[in-house]
Amino acid sequence: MINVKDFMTPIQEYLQPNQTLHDAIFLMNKYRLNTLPVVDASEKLIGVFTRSVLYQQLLSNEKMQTSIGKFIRKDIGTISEDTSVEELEEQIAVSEVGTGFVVDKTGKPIGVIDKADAIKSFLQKTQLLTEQLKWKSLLQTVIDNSYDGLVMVNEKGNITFVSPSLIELFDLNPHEIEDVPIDSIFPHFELTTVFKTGIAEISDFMEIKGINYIVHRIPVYQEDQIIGAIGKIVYRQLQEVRERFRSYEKLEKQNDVATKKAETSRFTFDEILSHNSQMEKLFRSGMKAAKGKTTIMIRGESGTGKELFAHAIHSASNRKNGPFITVNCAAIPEHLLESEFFGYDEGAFTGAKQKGKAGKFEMADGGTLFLDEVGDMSLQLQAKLLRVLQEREFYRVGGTNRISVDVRIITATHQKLEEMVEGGKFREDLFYRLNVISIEIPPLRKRKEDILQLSHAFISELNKQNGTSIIGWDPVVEQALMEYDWPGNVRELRNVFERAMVFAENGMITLEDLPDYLLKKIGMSIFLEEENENCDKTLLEKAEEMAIKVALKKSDGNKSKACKLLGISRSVLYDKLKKYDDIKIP
Ligand SMILES: Nc1ncnc2c1ncn2[C@@H]1O[C@H](COP(=O)(O)OP(=O)(O)OP(=O)(O)O)[C@@H](O)[C@H]1O
Repeated sequence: MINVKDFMTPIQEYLQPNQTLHDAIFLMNKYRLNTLPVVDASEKLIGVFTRSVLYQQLLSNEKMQTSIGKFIRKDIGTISEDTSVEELEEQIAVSEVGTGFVVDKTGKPIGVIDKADAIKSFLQKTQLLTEQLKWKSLLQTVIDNSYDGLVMVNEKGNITFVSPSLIELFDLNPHEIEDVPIDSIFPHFELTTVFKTGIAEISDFMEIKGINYIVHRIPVYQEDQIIGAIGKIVYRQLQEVRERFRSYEKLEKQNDVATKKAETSRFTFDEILSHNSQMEKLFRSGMKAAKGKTTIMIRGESGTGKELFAHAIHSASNRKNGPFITVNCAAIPEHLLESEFFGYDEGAFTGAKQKGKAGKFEMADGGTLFLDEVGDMSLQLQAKLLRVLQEREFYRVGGTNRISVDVRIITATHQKLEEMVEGGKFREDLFYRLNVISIEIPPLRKRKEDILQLSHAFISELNKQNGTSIIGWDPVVEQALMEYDWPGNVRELRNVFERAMVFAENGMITLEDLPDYLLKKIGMSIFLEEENENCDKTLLEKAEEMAIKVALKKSDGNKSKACKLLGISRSVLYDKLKKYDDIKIP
Protein backbone atom coordinates (compact mmCIF):
# COMPACT_ATOMS: atom_id res chain seq x y z
CA MET A 1 0.00 0.00 0.00
CA ILE A 2 1.33 3.45 -0.89
CA ASN A 3 1.24 6.12 1.82
CA VAL A 4 2.25 9.75 2.09
CA LYS A 5 5.82 8.99 3.07
CA ASP A 6 6.40 7.58 -0.41
CA PHE A 7 5.98 10.88 -2.22
CA MET A 8 6.32 13.76 0.32
CA THR A 9 9.33 16.09 0.15
CA PRO A 10 11.32 15.32 3.30
CA ILE A 11 12.39 18.21 5.53
CA GLN A 12 15.12 18.31 8.12
CA GLU A 13 15.14 22.01 9.11
CA TYR A 14 12.43 24.13 10.70
CA LEU A 15 11.88 27.62 11.98
CA GLN A 16 11.35 28.45 15.62
CA PRO A 17 9.21 31.47 16.70
CA ASN A 18 12.27 33.46 17.83
CA GLN A 19 14.00 33.19 14.45
CA THR A 20 14.02 36.20 12.11
CA LEU A 21 12.50 37.11 8.75
CA HIS A 22 16.03 36.85 7.40
CA ASP A 23 16.27 33.22 8.55
CA ALA A 24 12.90 32.52 6.89
CA ILE A 25 14.06 33.95 3.53
CA PHE A 26 17.22 31.84 3.75
CA LEU A 27 15.31 28.59 4.38
CA MET A 28 12.64 29.29 1.74
CA ASN A 29 15.36 29.75 -0.84
CA LYS A 30 17.31 26.75 0.33
CA TYR A 31 14.36 24.36 0.13
CA ARG A 32 12.38 26.17 -2.57
CA LEU A 33 9.34 26.12 -0.29
CA ASN A 34 6.52 28.65 -0.06
CA THR A 35 5.55 27.53 3.41
CA LEU A 36 7.91 26.69 6.27
CA PRO A 37 7.08 24.63 9.36
CA VAL A 38 7.50 26.34 12.71
CA VAL A 39 8.24 24.14 15.75
CA ASP A 40 8.49 24.66 19.50
CA ALA A 41 11.46 23.74 21.67
CA SER A 42 10.47 20.03 21.55
CA GLU A 43 10.34 20.20 17.71
CA LYS A 44 6.58 19.80 17.68
CA LEU A 45 4.84 21.54 14.78
CA ILE A 46 2.99 24.59 16.07
CA GLY A 47 2.28 26.49 12.85
CA VAL A 48 3.59 27.67 9.49
CA PHE A 49 5.24 30.70 8.08
CA THR A 50 4.18 31.47 4.50
CA ARG A 51 5.82 33.34 1.61
CA SER A 52 2.77 35.65 1.26
CA VAL A 53 3.14 36.77 4.93
CA LEU A 54 6.82 37.42 4.28
CA TYR A 55 6.02 39.63 1.26
CA GLN A 56 3.47 41.58 3.32
CA GLN A 57 6.09 42.27 6.01
CA LEU A 58 8.69 43.30 3.49
CA LEU A 59 6.19 45.68 1.84
CA SER A 60 5.41 47.19 5.24
CA ASN A 61 9.18 47.73 5.74
CA GLU A 62 9.47 45.31 8.62
CA LYS A 63 13.09 44.86 9.65
CA MET A 64 14.91 41.71 8.58
CA GLN A 65 15.87 41.04 12.21
CA THR A 66 12.23 40.95 13.34
CA SER A 67 11.32 37.56 14.74
CA ILE A 68 8.65 35.60 12.91
CA GLY A 69 6.77 34.63 16.13
CA LYS A 70 3.85 36.99 15.67
CA PHE A 71 3.37 36.14 11.97
CA ILE A 72 2.88 32.39 12.43
CA ARG A 73 -0.30 30.88 11.03
CA LYS A 74 -1.59 28.37 13.54
CA ASP A 75 -4.82 27.10 11.97
CA ILE A 76 -3.13 24.38 9.97
CA GLY A 77 -4.12 20.82 9.29
CA THR A 78 -1.45 18.13 9.59
CA ILE A 79 -1.11 14.78 7.91
CA SER A 80 0.08 11.82 9.95
CA GLU A 81 2.92 9.76 8.50
CA ASP A 82 0.80 6.60 8.01
CA THR A 83 -1.97 8.32 6.03
CA SER A 84 -2.81 6.30 2.93
CA VAL A 85 -3.11 7.81 -0.52
CA GLU A 86 -6.86 7.24 -0.43
CA GLU A 87 -7.22 9.13 2.88
CA LEU A 88 -5.05 11.94 1.54
CA GLU A 89 -7.28 12.19 -1.52
CA GLU A 90 -10.23 12.80 0.79
CA GLN A 91 -8.35 15.40 2.86
CA ILE A 92 -7.22 17.31 -0.22
CA ALA A 93 -10.74 17.37 -1.60
CA VAL A 94 -11.95 19.42 1.42
CA SER A 95 -8.75 21.37 2.17
CA GLU A 96 -8.27 25.05 1.26
CA VAL A 97 -4.54 24.99 1.90
CA GLY A 98 -2.17 24.17 -0.91
CA THR A 99 0.52 22.65 1.29
CA GLY A 100 0.27 20.05 4.01
CA PHE A 101 2.85 18.99 6.58
CA VAL A 102 3.44 15.37 7.39
CA VAL A 103 4.19 14.76 11.07
CA ASP A 104 5.48 11.73 12.90
CA LYS A 105 3.89 10.23 16.02
CA THR A 106 5.48 12.90 18.27
CA GLY A 107 4.11 15.72 16.11
CA LYS A 108 7.51 16.54 14.62
CA PRO A 109 7.32 17.61 10.93
CA ILE A 110 9.09 15.13 8.65
CA GLY A 111 7.89 16.20 5.22
CA VAL A 112 5.76 18.45 3.16
CA ILE A 113 3.24 17.72 0.43
CA ASP A 114 2.20 20.33 -2.03
CA LYS A 115 -0.18 20.06 -4.94
CA ALA A 116 2.62 19.01 -7.32
CA ASP A 117 3.51 16.11 -5.02
CA ALA A 118 -0.12 15.07 -4.84
CA ILE A 119 -0.46 15.10 -8.62
CA LYS A 120 2.76 13.09 -8.91
CA SER A 121 1.39 10.50 -6.49
CA PHE A 122 -1.90 10.19 -8.36
CA LEU A 123 -0.01 9.73 -11.59
CA GLN A 124 2.09 7.06 -9.91
CA LYS A 125 -1.03 5.41 -8.62
CA THR A 126 -2.68 5.42 -12.02
CA GLN A 127 0.44 3.88 -13.51
CA LEU A 128 0.43 1.24 -10.78
CA LEU A 129 -3.22 0.52 -11.38
CA THR A 130 -2.63 0.11 -15.11
CA GLU A 131 0.23 -2.28 -14.33
CA GLN A 132 -1.98 -4.16 -11.88
CA LEU A 133 -4.76 -4.44 -14.43
CA LYS A 134 -2.29 -5.87 -16.93
CA TRP A 135 -1.11 -8.37 -14.32
CA LYS A 136 -4.65 -9.17 -13.38
CA SER A 137 -5.59 -10.16 -16.93
CA LEU A 138 -2.37 -12.11 -17.29
CA LEU A 139 -2.96 -14.01 -14.04
CA GLN A 140 -6.61 -14.52 -14.85
CA THR A 141 -5.62 -16.14 -18.16
CA VAL A 142 -3.07 -18.35 -16.40
CA ILE A 143 -5.61 -19.39 -13.77
CA ASP A 144 -8.42 -20.00 -16.27
CA ASN A 145 -6.17 -22.23 -18.33
CA SER A 146 -4.44 -23.79 -15.39
CA TYR A 147 -4.18 -27.54 -15.51
CA ASP A 148 -4.67 -27.81 -11.77
CA GLY A 149 -7.22 -26.27 -9.44
CA LEU A 150 -6.66 -23.18 -7.33
CA VAL A 151 -8.54 -21.96 -4.32
CA MET A 152 -7.75 -18.84 -2.29
CA VAL A 153 -8.88 -17.83 1.16
CA ASN A 154 -8.53 -14.64 3.18
CA GLU A 155 -7.13 -14.34 6.69
CA LYS A 156 -10.43 -15.60 8.14
CA GLY A 157 -10.25 -18.75 6.03
CA ASN A 158 -13.14 -17.64 3.84
CA ILE A 159 -13.09 -18.39 0.14
CA THR A 160 -12.13 -15.44 -2.04
CA PHE A 161 -11.48 -17.31 -5.26
CA VAL A 162 -11.96 -20.75 -6.81
CA SER A 163 -10.55 -21.48 -10.25
CA PRO A 164 -12.99 -22.47 -13.00
CA SER A 165 -11.47 -25.96 -13.26
CA LEU A 166 -12.28 -26.69 -9.60
CA ILE A 167 -15.76 -25.22 -9.89
CA GLU A 168 -16.38 -27.56 -12.77
CA LEU A 169 -14.85 -30.59 -11.07
CA PHE A 170 -16.89 -30.24 -7.89
CA ASP A 171 -19.94 -28.93 -9.70
CA LEU A 172 -20.08 -25.81 -7.50
CA ASN A 173 -22.14 -22.66 -7.82
CA PRO A 174 -19.60 -19.79 -7.78
CA HIS A 175 -22.06 -17.40 -6.08
CA GLU A 176 -22.81 -19.78 -3.26
CA ILE A 177 -19.20 -20.30 -2.23
CA GLU A 178 -17.97 -16.71 -2.16
CA ASP A 179 -16.84 -15.66 1.33
CA VAL A 180 -17.90 -19.05 2.74
CA PRO A 181 -15.46 -20.82 5.16
CA ILE A 182 -13.26 -23.12 3.09
CA ASP A 183 -13.62 -25.97 5.58
CA SER A 184 -17.34 -26.18 4.89
CA ILE A 185 -16.73 -26.66 1.14
CA PHE A 186 -13.36 -28.45 0.97
CA PRO A 187 -12.73 -29.84 4.47
CA HIS A 188 -10.24 -32.45 3.16
CA PHE A 189 -7.89 -29.84 1.82
CA GLU A 190 -7.17 -28.57 5.35
CA LEU A 191 -6.03 -25.33 3.81
CA THR A 192 -6.18 -23.26 6.97
CA THR A 193 -3.53 -25.39 8.68
CA VAL A 194 -0.88 -23.11 7.18
CA PHE A 195 -2.23 -20.23 9.27
CA LYS A 196 -0.82 -22.02 12.31
CA THR A 197 2.49 -23.14 10.85
CA GLY A 198 3.10 -20.30 8.43
CA ILE A 199 4.95 -22.77 6.23
CA ALA A 200 3.98 -23.98 2.76
CA GLU A 201 3.07 -27.66 2.77
CA ILE A 202 2.77 -30.33 0.13
CA SER A 203 0.34 -32.99 1.18
CA ASP A 204 0.44 -36.66 0.31
CA PHE A 205 -1.83 -38.27 -2.17
CA MET A 206 -5.42 -38.32 -1.04
CA GLU A 207 -8.55 -39.66 -2.56
CA ILE A 208 -11.93 -37.96 -2.50
CA LYS A 209 -14.85 -39.58 -4.25
CA GLY A 210 -12.58 -41.75 -6.35
CA ILE A 211 -10.35 -38.89 -7.55
CA ASN A 212 -6.68 -38.77 -6.53
CA TYR A 213 -5.28 -35.43 -5.37
CA ILE A 214 -2.21 -33.75 -4.12
CA VAL A 215 -2.83 -30.45 -2.30
CA HIS A 216 -0.16 -27.78 -1.93
CA ARG A 217 -0.98 -25.31 0.84
CA ILE A 218 0.73 -21.97 0.51
CA PRO A 219 0.40 -19.12 3.03
CA VAL A 220 0.15 -15.62 1.55
CA TYR A 221 2.17 -13.00 3.39
CA GLN A 222 1.99 -9.25 3.38
CA GLU A 223 5.11 -8.02 5.05
CA ASP A 224 5.26 -10.52 7.91
CA GLN A 225 1.54 -11.05 8.35
CA ILE A 226 -0.40 -13.97 6.87
CA ILE A 227 -3.27 -12.44 4.94
CA GLY A 228 -4.60 -15.63 3.38
CA ALA A 229 -3.68 -18.94 1.81
CA ILE A 230 -3.68 -20.55 -1.60
CA GLY A 231 -4.48 -24.19 -2.20
CA LYS A 232 -3.07 -25.66 -5.37
CA ILE A 233 -4.79 -28.91 -6.16
CA VAL A 234 -3.17 -31.30 -8.58
CA TYR A 235 -5.56 -33.92 -9.82
CA ARG A 236 -5.83 -34.40 -13.58
CA GLN A 237 -2.14 -34.56 -14.10
CA LEU A 238 -1.60 -37.70 -12.07
CA GLN A 239 -3.26 -40.15 -14.41
CA GLU A 240 -2.71 -38.25 -17.64
CA VAL A 241 0.98 -37.66 -17.11
CA ARG A 242 1.36 -41.32 -16.33
CA GLU A 243 -0.40 -42.31 -19.55
CA ARG A 244 1.62 -39.87 -21.64
CA PHE A 245 4.80 -41.10 -20.07
CA ARG A 246 3.85 -44.66 -20.95
CA SER A 247 3.08 -43.89 -24.57
CA TYR A 248 6.33 -41.93 -24.79
CA GLU A 249 8.19 -44.93 -23.41
CA LYS A 250 6.45 -47.20 -25.90
CA LEU A 251 7.43 -44.91 -28.76
CA GLU A 252 10.98 -44.83 -27.50
CA LYS A 253 11.08 -48.61 -27.40
CA GLN A 254 9.74 -48.83 -30.94
CA ASN A 255 12.43 -46.42 -32.09
CA ASP A 256 15.00 -48.49 -30.29
CA VAL A 257 13.92 -51.61 -32.09
CA ALA A 258 13.86 -49.81 -35.41
CA THR A 259 17.29 -48.34 -35.02
CA LYS A 260 19.02 -51.25 -33.40
CA LYS A 261 17.33 -53.82 -35.63
CA ALA A 262 18.63 -56.71 -33.54
CA GLU A 263 18.02 -57.26 -29.83
CA THR A 264 20.83 -56.63 -27.43
CA SER A 265 21.21 -57.54 -23.79
CA ARG A 266 19.56 -55.21 -21.33
CA PHE A 267 21.09 -56.10 -17.97
CA THR A 268 24.47 -56.46 -16.37
CA PHE A 269 25.57 -58.24 -13.20
CA ASP A 270 25.41 -54.89 -11.37
CA GLU A 271 21.67 -54.87 -11.88
CA ILE A 272 21.09 -58.26 -10.31
CA LEU A 273 20.50 -57.28 -6.71
CA SER A 274 21.62 -59.66 -4.01
CA HIS A 275 23.75 -59.77 -0.88
CA ASN A 276 23.36 -63.50 -0.53
CA SER A 277 26.68 -65.32 -0.40
CA GLN A 278 25.50 -68.12 -2.70
CA MET A 279 24.32 -65.55 -5.26
CA GLU A 280 27.59 -63.65 -4.99
CA LYS A 281 29.40 -66.90 -5.74
CA LEU A 282 27.16 -67.35 -8.79
CA PHE A 283 27.97 -63.82 -9.98
CA ARG A 284 31.66 -64.67 -9.86
CA SER A 285 31.12 -67.98 -11.72
CA GLY A 286 28.86 -66.24 -14.24
CA MET A 287 31.45 -63.57 -14.95
CA LYS A 288 34.19 -66.15 -15.43
CA ALA A 289 32.01 -68.36 -17.62
CA ALA A 290 31.01 -65.32 -19.68
CA LYS A 291 34.53 -64.94 -21.03
CA GLY A 292 34.53 -68.24 -22.93
CA LYS A 293 32.15 -69.65 -25.49
CA THR A 294 30.95 -72.65 -23.48
CA THR A 295 27.27 -73.47 -23.36
CA ILE A 296 25.69 -72.48 -20.05
CA MET A 297 22.54 -73.83 -18.44
CA ILE A 298 20.80 -71.61 -15.88
CA ARG A 299 18.47 -73.45 -13.55
CA GLY A 300 16.09 -72.32 -10.89
CA GLU A 301 12.44 -71.93 -10.04
CA SER A 302 10.26 -69.64 -12.06
CA GLY A 303 10.89 -65.95 -11.38
CA THR A 304 14.30 -66.37 -9.74
CA GLY A 305 16.02 -64.21 -12.36
CA LYS A 306 17.30 -66.76 -14.89
CA GLU A 307 16.70 -64.50 -17.86
CA LEU A 308 18.32 -61.60 -16.03
CA PHE A 309 21.35 -63.78 -15.47
CA ALA A 310 21.54 -64.77 -19.13
CA HIS A 311 21.52 -61.07 -20.11
CA ALA A 312 24.24 -60.34 -17.57
CA ILE A 313 26.44 -63.15 -18.89
CA HIS A 314 26.12 -61.82 -22.41
CA SER A 315 26.90 -58.27 -21.23
CA ALA A 316 30.02 -59.52 -19.45
CA SER A 317 31.25 -61.50 -22.48
CA ASN A 318 33.38 -60.32 -25.34
CA ARG A 319 30.28 -60.73 -27.53
CA LYS A 320 28.53 -57.94 -25.64
CA ASN A 321 28.28 -55.79 -28.75
CA GLY A 322 26.76 -58.65 -30.69
CA PRO A 323 23.06 -59.59 -30.66
CA PHE A 324 21.30 -61.25 -27.71
CA ILE A 325 18.41 -63.26 -29.10
CA THR A 326 15.79 -64.94 -26.93
CA VAL A 327 13.58 -67.87 -27.89
CA ASN A 328 10.96 -68.94 -25.40
CA CYS A 329 10.59 -72.58 -26.34
CA ALA A 330 7.35 -72.90 -24.35
CA ALA A 331 5.64 -69.96 -26.03
CA ILE A 332 6.14 -70.90 -29.69
CA PRO A 333 3.85 -73.56 -31.21
CA GLU A 334 5.69 -76.78 -31.95
CA HIS A 335 5.19 -76.59 -35.73
CA LEU A 336 6.70 -73.09 -35.86
CA LEU A 337 9.69 -73.72 -33.63
CA GLU A 338 11.83 -75.17 -36.40
CA SER A 339 11.36 -72.20 -38.70
CA GLU A 340 11.81 -69.86 -35.70
CA PHE A 341 15.16 -71.48 -35.03
CA PHE A 342 16.51 -71.97 -38.52
CA GLY A 343 14.43 -69.61 -40.68
CA TYR A 344 12.92 -70.56 -44.02
CA ASP A 345 13.73 -70.03 -47.67
CA GLU A 346 11.64 -68.41 -50.36
CA GLY A 347 8.53 -70.53 -51.04
CA ALA A 348 9.39 -73.06 -48.32
CA PHE A 349 5.72 -73.49 -47.49
CA THR A 350 2.41 -71.97 -48.47
CA GLY A 351 1.92 -68.64 -46.85
CA ALA A 352 5.66 -68.14 -46.33
CA LYS A 353 6.71 -64.63 -47.15
CA GLN A 354 8.15 -64.46 -50.64
CA LYS A 355 11.64 -63.50 -49.63
CA GLY A 356 12.16 -66.05 -46.87
CA LYS A 357 13.27 -65.20 -43.36
CA ALA A 358 16.33 -65.63 -41.19
CA GLY A 359 15.86 -67.75 -38.06
CA LYS A 360 17.03 -66.97 -34.56
CA PHE A 361 20.32 -68.83 -35.08
CA GLU A 362 21.25 -66.58 -37.95
CA MET A 363 20.08 -63.52 -36.08
CA ALA A 364 22.25 -64.44 -33.12
CA ASP A 365 25.38 -64.80 -35.28
CA GLY A 366 28.29 -63.21 -33.42
CA GLY A 367 26.25 -63.01 -30.22
CA THR A 368 24.21 -65.14 -27.81
CA LEU A 369 21.12 -67.29 -28.35
CA PHE A 370 19.12 -67.67 -25.15
CA LEU A 371 16.80 -70.67 -25.14
CA ASP A 372 14.33 -70.12 -22.32
CA GLU A 373 12.22 -73.05 -21.03
CA VAL A 374 14.44 -75.41 -22.97
CA GLY A 375 12.71 -78.40 -21.31
CA ASP A 376 9.59 -77.69 -23.37
CA MET A 377 11.20 -78.57 -26.69
CA SER A 378 9.91 -81.61 -28.61
CA LEU A 379 12.20 -84.62 -29.04
CA GLN A 380 12.28 -84.01 -32.79
CA LEU A 381 13.51 -80.46 -32.37
CA GLN A 382 15.94 -81.57 -29.68
CA ALA A 383 17.55 -83.79 -32.30
CA LYS A 384 17.89 -80.90 -34.75
CA LEU A 385 19.30 -78.62 -32.09
CA LEU A 386 21.84 -81.26 -31.13
CA ARG A 387 22.98 -81.49 -34.73
CA VAL A 388 23.49 -77.75 -34.97
CA LEU A 389 25.41 -77.71 -31.72
CA GLN A 390 27.66 -80.48 -33.00
CA GLU A 391 28.18 -79.24 -36.52
CA ARG A 392 27.69 -75.53 -36.03
CA GLU A 393 25.88 -75.56 -39.39
CA PHE A 394 22.28 -75.91 -40.50
CA TYR A 395 19.84 -75.41 -43.40
CA ARG A 396 16.92 -73.05 -43.45
CA VAL A 397 13.54 -74.81 -43.74
CA GLY A 398 13.13 -75.52 -47.48
CA GLY A 399 16.67 -74.29 -48.10
CA THR A 400 19.63 -75.97 -49.75
CA ASN A 401 22.51 -73.76 -48.58
CA ARG A 402 24.47 -74.70 -45.52
CA ILE A 403 24.59 -71.83 -43.08
CA SER A 404 27.30 -71.65 -40.48
CA VAL A 405 27.07 -69.34 -37.49
CA ASP A 406 29.11 -68.31 -34.50
CA VAL A 407 26.62 -68.45 -31.63
CA ARG A 408 27.00 -68.89 -27.86
CA ILE A 409 24.07 -70.83 -26.40
CA ILE A 410 22.64 -70.13 -22.96
CA THR A 411 19.63 -72.16 -21.84
CA ALA A 412 17.29 -71.85 -18.88
CA THR A 413 14.80 -74.16 -17.30
CA HIS A 414 12.80 -74.58 -14.11
CA GLN A 415 12.25 -78.27 -14.85
CA LYS A 416 14.15 -81.20 -13.42
CA LEU A 417 15.84 -82.19 -16.69
CA GLU A 418 17.53 -85.22 -15.12
CA GLU A 419 14.10 -86.68 -14.35
CA MET A 420 12.95 -85.85 -17.89
CA VAL A 421 16.01 -87.64 -19.26
CA GLU A 422 15.14 -90.65 -17.15
CA GLY A 423 11.55 -90.52 -18.33
CA GLY A 424 12.71 -90.30 -21.98
CA LYS A 425 11.36 -86.80 -22.46
CA PHE A 426 14.69 -85.09 -22.88
CA ARG A 427 17.63 -86.38 -24.90
CA GLU A 428 20.51 -87.35 -22.67
CA ASP A 429 23.15 -86.34 -25.23
CA LEU A 430 21.58 -82.92 -25.64
CA PHE A 431 21.33 -82.52 -21.88
CA TYR A 432 25.09 -83.07 -21.48
CA ARG A 433 25.86 -80.73 -24.37
CA LEU A 434 23.78 -77.96 -22.85
CA ASN A 435 24.74 -78.56 -19.23
CA VAL A 436 28.48 -77.93 -19.64
CA ILE A 437 28.39 -75.11 -17.10
CA SER A 438 25.42 -75.15 -14.79
CA ILE A 439 24.27 -72.20 -12.69
CA GLU A 440 21.57 -72.93 -10.15
CA ILE A 441 19.84 -69.79 -8.84
CA PRO A 442 18.47 -70.37 -5.34
CA PRO A 443 14.80 -69.56 -4.70
CA LEU A 444 14.00 -66.35 -2.84
CA ARG A 445 12.90 -68.20 0.32
CA LYS A 446 16.47 -69.49 0.64
CA ARG A 447 17.95 -65.98 0.45
CA LYS A 448 15.53 -63.99 2.55
CA GLU A 449 18.15 -61.32 3.15
CA ASP A 450 17.51 -60.24 -0.47
CA ILE A 451 13.83 -59.54 0.14
CA LEU A 452 14.30 -56.10 1.70
CA GLN A 453 16.94 -54.97 -0.78
CA LEU A 454 14.73 -56.00 -3.68
CA SER A 455 11.67 -54.39 -2.07
CA HIS A 456 13.43 -51.03 -1.74
CA ALA A 457 14.58 -51.26 -5.35
CA PHE A 458 11.06 -52.09 -6.59
CA ILE A 459 9.57 -49.16 -4.64
CA SER A 460 11.92 -46.65 -6.19
CA GLU A 461 11.61 -48.18 -9.67
CA LEU A 462 7.80 -48.30 -9.51
CA ASN A 463 7.56 -44.80 -8.00
CA LYS A 464 9.42 -43.51 -11.04
CA GLN A 465 7.41 -45.60 -13.45
CA ASN A 466 3.96 -44.84 -12.01
CA GLY A 467 4.46 -41.36 -10.61
CA THR A 468 3.68 -42.49 -7.05
CA SER A 469 5.54 -41.41 -3.92
CA ILE A 470 5.57 -44.42 -1.66
CA ILE A 471 8.26 -44.08 0.98
CA GLY A 472 8.05 -47.29 2.95
CA TRP A 473 5.98 -49.88 4.75
CA ASP A 474 4.63 -50.70 8.20
CA PRO A 475 6.93 -52.92 10.27
CA VAL A 476 4.30 -55.67 10.21
CA VAL A 477 4.48 -55.67 6.38
CA GLU A 478 8.17 -56.45 6.65
CA GLN A 479 7.32 -59.33 8.98
CA ALA A 480 4.81 -60.64 6.44
CA LEU A 481 7.30 -60.37 3.56
CA MET A 482 9.88 -62.31 5.54
CA GLU A 483 7.38 -64.91 6.66
CA TYR A 484 6.04 -65.75 3.22
CA ASP A 485 7.61 -68.49 1.08
CA TRP A 486 7.55 -66.68 -2.30
CA PRO A 487 6.84 -69.62 -4.63
CA GLY A 488 6.84 -67.15 -7.54
CA ASN A 489 10.17 -65.75 -6.33
CA VAL A 490 11.42 -62.28 -7.34
CA ARG A 491 8.74 -61.90 -10.02
CA GLU A 492 6.04 -62.50 -7.42
CA LEU A 493 7.67 -60.04 -5.00
CA ARG A 494 7.68 -57.41 -7.73
CA ASN A 495 4.03 -58.08 -8.55
CA VAL A 496 3.07 -57.82 -4.89
CA PHE A 497 4.73 -54.39 -4.72
CA GLU A 498 3.16 -53.27 -7.97
CA ARG A 499 -0.26 -54.09 -6.51
CA ALA A 500 0.40 -52.77 -2.99
CA MET A 501 1.65 -49.43 -4.31
CA VAL A 502 -1.64 -48.89 -6.10
CA PHE A 503 -3.60 -49.39 -2.89
CA ALA A 504 -1.21 -47.70 -0.45
CA GLU A 505 -2.33 -44.44 1.09
CA ASN A 506 -0.28 -41.69 2.72
CA GLY A 507 2.91 -43.01 1.16
CA MET A 508 3.02 -46.16 3.31
CA ILE A 509 2.29 -49.77 2.42
CA THR A 510 0.21 -51.44 5.11
CA LEU A 511 -0.80 -55.05 5.72
CA GLU A 512 -4.13 -54.36 4.02
CA ASP A 513 -2.34 -53.57 0.75
CA LEU A 514 -0.85 -57.07 0.49
CA PRO A 515 -2.85 -59.68 -1.41
CA ASP A 516 -5.26 -61.85 0.60
CA TYR A 517 -3.75 -65.12 -0.62
CA LEU A 518 -0.38 -64.09 0.81
CA LEU A 519 -1.81 -63.01 4.18
CA LYS A 520 -3.86 -66.19 4.42
CA LYS A 521 -0.83 -68.31 3.66
CA ILE A 522 1.11 -66.86 6.58
CA GLY A 523 -1.90 -66.62 8.88
CA MET A 524 -1.94 -62.84 8.99
CA SER A 525 -5.30 -62.35 7.34
CA ILE A 526 -6.93 -62.64 10.79
CA PHE A 527 -5.73 -59.13 11.59
CA LEU A 528 -7.74 -57.71 8.75
CA GLU A 529 -10.98 -59.50 9.44
CA GLU A 530 -13.88 -57.20 10.29
CA GLU A 531 -14.83 -57.12 13.95
CA ASN A 532 -17.16 -60.03 14.27
CA GLU A 533 -19.52 -60.48 17.18
CA ASN A 534 -19.16 -64.24 16.96
CA CYS A 535 -15.40 -64.01 17.21
CA ASP A 536 -14.47 -63.87 20.86
CA LYS A 537 -10.72 -63.61 20.29
CA THR A 538 -9.01 -60.29 20.99
CA LEU A 539 -6.39 -58.95 18.60
CA LEU A 540 -3.71 -59.91 21.10
CA GLU A 541 -5.00 -63.48 21.21
CA LYS A 542 -5.04 -63.60 17.43
CA ALA A 543 -1.42 -62.39 17.38
CA GLU A 544 -0.46 -64.97 19.99
CA GLU A 545 -2.10 -67.76 18.03
CA MET A 546 -0.34 -66.66 14.87
CA ALA A 547 3.05 -66.45 16.59
CA ILE A 548 2.63 -70.03 17.85
CA LYS A 549 1.67 -71.26 14.36
CA VAL A 550 4.70 -69.54 12.81
CA ALA A 551 7.06 -70.89 15.48
CA LEU A 552 5.77 -74.44 15.01
CA LYS A 553 6.10 -74.14 11.27
CA LYS A 554 9.63 -72.79 11.51
CA SER A 555 10.66 -75.57 13.87
CA ASP A 556 8.96 -78.27 11.75
CA GLY A 557 6.68 -79.16 14.67
CA ASN A 558 9.54 -79.49 17.19
CA LYS A 559 7.99 -78.07 20.37
CA SER A 560 11.25 -77.38 22.22
CA LYS A 561 12.56 -75.36 19.27
CA ALA A 562 9.22 -73.57 18.98
CA CYS A 563 9.35 -72.65 22.70
CA LYS A 564 12.83 -71.20 22.20
CA LEU A 565 11.65 -69.14 19.25
CA LEU A 566 8.64 -67.93 21.22
CA GLY A 567 10.57 -67.31 24.42
CA ILE A 568 8.11 -69.31 26.51
CA SER A 569 8.35 -72.49 28.61
CA ARG A 570 7.05 -75.86 27.47
CA SER A 571 4.21 -75.80 30.00
CA VAL A 572 3.07 -72.38 28.77
CA LEU A 573 3.14 -73.70 25.19
CA TYR A 574 0.95 -76.65 26.20
CA ASP A 575 -1.52 -74.29 27.91
CA LYS A 576 -1.68 -72.19 24.78
CA LEU A 577 -2.14 -75.21 22.52
CA LYS A 578 -5.10 -76.23 24.69
CA LYS A 579 -6.50 -72.72 24.45
CA TYR A 580 -6.05 -72.44 20.68
CA ASP A 581 -7.20 -75.94 19.85
CA ASP A 582 -7.34 -75.30 16.08
CA ILE A 583 -3.55 -75.05 15.84
CA LYS A 584 -2.27 -78.05 13.91
CA ILE A 585 1.23 -79.29 14.65
CA PRO A 586 3.06 -79.76 11.33
N1 LIG B 1 18.21 -60.37 -8.27
C1 LIG B 1 17.33 -59.61 -8.91
N2 LIG B 1 17.45 -58.27 -8.85
C2 LIG B 1 16.55 -57.49 -9.46
N3 LIG B 1 15.50 -57.94 -10.15
C3 LIG B 1 15.34 -59.26 -10.25
C4 LIG B 1 16.25 -60.17 -9.65
N4 LIG B 1 15.86 -61.41 -9.93
C5 LIG B 1 14.75 -61.31 -10.68
N5 LIG B 1 14.43 -60.02 -10.89
C6 LIG B 1 13.26 -59.54 -11.61
O1 LIG B 1 12.24 -60.51 -11.43
C7 LIG B 1 11.52 -60.73 -12.63
C8 LIG B 1 11.66 -62.17 -13.07
O2 LIG B 1 13.00 -62.43 -13.51
P1 LIG B 1 13.33 -63.38 -14.75
O3 LIG B 1 12.34 -63.22 -15.84
O4 LIG B 1 14.78 -63.21 -15.07
O5 LIG B 1 13.07 -64.78 -14.03
P2 LIG B 1 13.12 -66.23 -14.67
O6 LIG B 1 13.75 -67.08 -13.65
O7 LIG B 1 13.73 -66.16 -16.02
O8 LIG B 1 11.57 -66.56 -14.75
P3 LIG B 1 10.85 -67.71 -15.68
O9 LIG B 1 11.46 -68.99 -15.32
O10 LIG B 1 9.42 -67.64 -15.23
O11 LIG B 1 11.08 -67.28 -17.09
C9 LIG B 1 12.08 -59.75 -13.63
O12 LIG B 1 11.29 -58.57 -13.58
C10 LIG B 1 13.47 -59.47 -13.12
O13 LIG B 1 13.92 -58.20 -13.55
